[in-house]
Amino acid sequence: MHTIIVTAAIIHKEDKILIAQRKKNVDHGLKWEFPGGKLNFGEDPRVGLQREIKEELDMEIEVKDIFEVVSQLYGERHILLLCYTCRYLGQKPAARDCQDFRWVTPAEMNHYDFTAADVPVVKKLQNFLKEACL
Ligand SMILES: Nc1nc2c([nH]c(=O)n2[C@H]2C[C@H](O)[C@@H](COP(=O)(O)OP(=O)(O)OP(=O)(O)O)O2)c(=O)[nH]1
Repeated sequence: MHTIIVTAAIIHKEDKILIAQRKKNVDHGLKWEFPGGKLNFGEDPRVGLQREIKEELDMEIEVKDIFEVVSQLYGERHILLLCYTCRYLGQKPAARDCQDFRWVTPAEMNHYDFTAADVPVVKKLQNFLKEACL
């Protein structure tokens, strides 16, 4: 048993964030998530995240700061999810290795069925927005 390190991108365009739906026949099939994927052995997390976004959405991004780290047990699997804020560079995403994608506000995320690991990330994004509006 070992820990799988996964990177995920919080890519924002104005007040919206890009979320992706997992393909049907993979683990957590059809759940929504922040796009990204598993880190290769020895890979720098920011470089790995750029690689995953290119593979999944055919898009370039600039990876900025760590936003949240989530430790999640899925049965026998332990995932350490590194979520980074990312700068959108203007390219249109394409659903290369995902079922679908959407640009949504943090409030709209309540209407999507996210993976368990993403629930605290969604909450943190929503709280950020609330504080910014005060
Ligand atoms: N990318 C991503 N994965 C997440 C999130 N939340 C979450 O629980 N996961 C889990 C789902 C998977 O078990 C794992 C990521 O694996 P993956 O299958 O998407 O990674 P990958 O694209 O590198 O896959 P592959 O090369 O093995 O096909 O992390 C999230 O927000 N983004």
